[in-house]
Amino acid sequence: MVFRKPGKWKKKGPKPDTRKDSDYKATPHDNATMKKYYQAQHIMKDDHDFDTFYATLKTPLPSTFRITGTKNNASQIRQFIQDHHVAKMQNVIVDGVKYDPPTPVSWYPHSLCYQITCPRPVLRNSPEYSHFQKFLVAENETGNITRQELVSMVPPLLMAIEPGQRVLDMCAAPGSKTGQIVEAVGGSGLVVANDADYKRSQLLVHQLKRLQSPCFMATNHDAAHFPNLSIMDNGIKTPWQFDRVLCDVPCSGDGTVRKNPKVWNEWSQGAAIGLHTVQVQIFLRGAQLVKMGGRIVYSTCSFNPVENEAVVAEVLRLSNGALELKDVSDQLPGLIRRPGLTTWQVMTRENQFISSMDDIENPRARRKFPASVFPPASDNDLHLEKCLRIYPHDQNTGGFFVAVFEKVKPMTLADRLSVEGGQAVVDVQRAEAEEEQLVDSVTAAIANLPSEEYANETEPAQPTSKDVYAKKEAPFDLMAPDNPDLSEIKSFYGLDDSFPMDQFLLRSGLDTKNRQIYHVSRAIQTVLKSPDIKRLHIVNTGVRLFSRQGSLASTTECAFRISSEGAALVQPYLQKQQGDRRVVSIGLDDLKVLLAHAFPRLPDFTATTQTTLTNLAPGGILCVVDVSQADLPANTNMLLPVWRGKSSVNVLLNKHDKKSLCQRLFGITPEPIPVKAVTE
Ligand SMILES: C[S@@+](CC[C@H](N)C(=O)[O-])C[C@H]1O[C@@H](n2cnc3c(N)ncnc32)[C@H](O)[C@@H]1O
Repeated sequence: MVFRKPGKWKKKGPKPDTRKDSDYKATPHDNATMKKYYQAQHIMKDDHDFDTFYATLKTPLPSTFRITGTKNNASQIRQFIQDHHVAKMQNVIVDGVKYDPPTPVSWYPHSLCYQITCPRPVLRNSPEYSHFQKFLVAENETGNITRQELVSMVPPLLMAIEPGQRVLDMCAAPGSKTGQIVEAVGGSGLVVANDADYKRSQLLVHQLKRLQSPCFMATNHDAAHFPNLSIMDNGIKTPWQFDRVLCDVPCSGDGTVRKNPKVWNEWSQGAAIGLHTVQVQIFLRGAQLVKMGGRIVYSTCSFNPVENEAVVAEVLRLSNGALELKDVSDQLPGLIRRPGLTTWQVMTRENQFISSMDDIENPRARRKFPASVFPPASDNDLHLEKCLRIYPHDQNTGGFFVAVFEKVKPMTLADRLSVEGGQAVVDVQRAEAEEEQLVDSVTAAIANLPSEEYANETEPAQPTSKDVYAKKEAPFDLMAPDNPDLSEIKSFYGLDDSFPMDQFLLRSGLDTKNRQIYHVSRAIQTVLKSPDIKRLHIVNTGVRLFSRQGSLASTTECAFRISSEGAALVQPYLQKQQGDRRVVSIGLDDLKVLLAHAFPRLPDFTATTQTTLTNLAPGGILCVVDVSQADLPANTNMLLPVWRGKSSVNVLLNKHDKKSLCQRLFGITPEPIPVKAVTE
């Protein structure tokens, strides 16, 4: 296992699920208008099917998690779960009832996803399950597993992402799907995760930190107006486009009712009507930004055709043949999906069914009603049945809608340039004006923006101008490759010549004493070098690799230490030159000293490690820990940054992470650091 810096979600990030079963029961589980609306849509085969569907909505959702990481690592973790947990959970009986162990989800690739159907109180009251819960929390923190709602895993899987691809996630917060995308593109790809809500985009950054990817960038734009950029591709100015785009748009969210019972009280048709226009605009902009031949996936967690098939039909119409709705019935075999609707009923906010705009008598109300929510007169060309509807009662999940598209004809200037080839001298402004015109024309064509009342009902709230790029971030400026800090680091740590000196960011002034240096992938570097970079509102990018502690400058040749989140990225460059001079291999005995002792000194370590450490000048080192003997789910070496001081040797983990690792591996709590030692 490569040790990653455990997240601190308990303190700052998304809160753990603290809902009690009693909270769930307290909410009335019915909504007559919602029931009437969906009965009228004929979304089910017959009355019995509808009754099962509706009854399932009233039951709590099972929890699910997926195993992350590289395939090798992931299969080791899966085996560990099977051997150390599932095998011991075959006979869990609580209050006379037998409960199933966690089971792999049949349709999830390589069985790397598990579903837990046993109810919450059992999780607490069964020793086997509570042991397993602790394991899940620890592995979630290290990034080895991710808790995520099962149906939410479907859109990224249907994007069919290949390693190295460039992907735009248009409405990304809190980032569950972005995590899957980052894993799928691997080290050579690019993932831009955008959200219009600044606070939510911070949440996304926090979530993604666990994955420590230098290929990740978070941005803060209204997705409908995501900016055009040109980037230099082999010396040629080229419009920035993506191989894959995900539009997981804001929606009314009634598909989440099993985990979010508030929906029962809050459901109204106004929410869906109010979101339709923004959904069309975001999807259309996403379609513009995908490359020719690229794939775009549109998804919502709503059952409502107004937010689903009506949006798809409108964008297919506006894209004028450029997009093709794909039949993905051969993907994810085993996942039960039902075809998209080809016709549906439209209901007003006053709960009246209408068949055309003419049925709205009040001219003011008519102006505010989006005409494109009505079903197409004929579906012959659209083939809306190729969309996927995922229903809770088919496989004990939440509800989801997904539609997959390919760009088959040019839609924008960028597309035409890519098709026509030649020396592309792009007039970004012209391209943007043309594209904006189409996105803005959506409001004109619909001729009726959602009323303020409708907009106020939507959940999550539509961003205001204040949300979009509310804060000014420290700059994301690339460092010059001959920056003296980088040269100092390279020479002290003995980094080889492949160390990418031109892929670093310094987000503070050069003369700040405590400087942090961040690493970005080649693809992100290309974006940061774009002549139009000022148009992009970046919230976060780069993995912190080195931190300088000014107070140590007089005690060492190099005051930069390797950060725990960057250890795995630095390691390949440390190994190849100068006899691994800042790398020390240690075993579990030495690791225990590092973690449990308040102030480890050289004589505390094993004889071999003592000798190695004695021969090293003070400064940062990277410890490679052989954890094959530890009771861990994956036995790849663990990497830990360490500071070799004049007389002591300290692991560079914060107090919380050090304690959690020490308890996990050795079942003990680290000694508190004596005040005297801190002063020394
Ligand atoms: C359904 S959630 C996305 C969930 C996310 N894809 C995930 O898997 O974790 C919709 C997101 O869209 C954001 N949003 C709303 N309006 C937006 C807009 N105009 N542009 C971009 N993001 C928007 C919301 O802040 C919210 O985070």
